[in-house]
Amino acid sequence: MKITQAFHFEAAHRLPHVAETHRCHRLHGHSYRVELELQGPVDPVTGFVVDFFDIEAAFGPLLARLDHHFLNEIEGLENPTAELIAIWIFERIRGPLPQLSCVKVFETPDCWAEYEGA
Ligand SMILES: Nc1nc2c(c(=O)[nH]1)N=C([C@H](O)[C@H](O)COP(=O)(O)OP(=O)(O)OP(=O)(O)O)CN2
Ligand SMILES: [Zn+2]
Repeated sequence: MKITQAFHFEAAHRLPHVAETHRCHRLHGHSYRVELELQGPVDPVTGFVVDFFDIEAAFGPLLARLDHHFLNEIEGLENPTAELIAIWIFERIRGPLPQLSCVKVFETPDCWAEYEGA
């Protein structure tokens, strides 16, 4: 069984490794959406794979590090592309949520990166 919980954060960033003529080289912001997908058996008593409240509690501290921050200043996010944000989240949330199977990071409703741990 797969379950997914979505979160949102607002943040500024710039992409330092694209050409100066690329518009994303300049400081700008996004309303990001993050989806955490977890996979595992359904507990026969609770009926849960993992309680959504527990996912929220586990992701809360990371979300606080991202929300209303300048992503480039966060250690490990010096080049904050959607791809690298997805990896950054996956590597930090897999410990507290071992059933994690995929992290999706949406920069816009039409553009996202997804990471399954490899
Ligand atoms: N593979 C990737 N490509 C791009 C990334 C990325 O993370 N991975 N990021 C960007 C910029 O962050 C850029 O800001 C993307 O957002 P935006 O300019 O808003 O893109 P839109 O197509 O939605 O812009 P419109 O103004 O709506 O046309 C670029 N590439
Ligand atoms: Zn951007």
